[in-house]
Amino acid sequence: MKAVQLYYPPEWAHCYGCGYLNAQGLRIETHWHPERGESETRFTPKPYHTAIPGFVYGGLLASLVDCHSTATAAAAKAQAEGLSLEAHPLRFVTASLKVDYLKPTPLGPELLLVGRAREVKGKKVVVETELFAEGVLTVRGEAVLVQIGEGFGRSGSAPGGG
Ligand SMILES: CCCCC/C=C\C/C=C\C/C=C\C/C=C\CCCC(=O)SCCNC(=O)CCNC(=O)[C@H](O)C(C)(C)COP(=O)(O)OP(=O)(O)OC[C@H]1O[C@@H](n2cnc3c(N)ncnc32)[C@H](O)[C@@H]1OP(=O)(O)O
Repeated sequence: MKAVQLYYPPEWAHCYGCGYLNAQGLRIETHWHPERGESETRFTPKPYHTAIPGFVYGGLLASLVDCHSTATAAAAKAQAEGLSLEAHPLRFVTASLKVDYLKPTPLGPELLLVGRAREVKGKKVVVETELFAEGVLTVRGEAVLVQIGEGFGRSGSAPGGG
């Protein structure tokens, strides 16, 4: 299954968190499961992604939730509208991001993020994300994502235009 991010056209693929063209970035890959209406991203932090020894830096966790949410929004919107991302590479930016750190997240294991759209309305999608380390829920996120118009970032047009 092709990751949602790999459908982004090159001009939208420089993001530090999820751009496949950012060699220094996290380059997360999000997979959409239409039958469950859920997205999944797996990411293993590096040893230098440290808060205190043994635990993951919260800013990194917020970045993972952020970019996982933008991809979830694109996939959920595509499904809601019956569109294929291949033909319609939707792209969302983050308007609002809330992150609850429920427990310290251990540094070492692979992390699993699971997302679902709570609301798909016009150009706005609200996404909830849960982040698990070894099956334990450690972070919960909620994000409001707004779709950018086609051509955005290509011609310098205004946010939301299109
Ligand atoms: C760096 C991105 C900058 C933003 C866009 C610029 C360029 C885009 C070009 C290419 C993008 C390519 C790749 C993107 C890369 C990375 C993505 C990863 C995630 C990020 O790293 S991204 C960076 C951080 N991000 C920003 O830098 C956003 C700055 N911001 C804005 O550019 C505008 O603010 C925008 C577009 C968000 C909305 O502007 P707008 O005019 O289109 O929106 P509008 O007012 O029509 O609202 C529509 C519905 O969203 C609701 N809504 C709006 N804002 C809300 C808020 N804060 N809280 C709760 N709800 C909110 C309204 O309530 C309404 O909902 P309802 O319909 O229900 O009333």
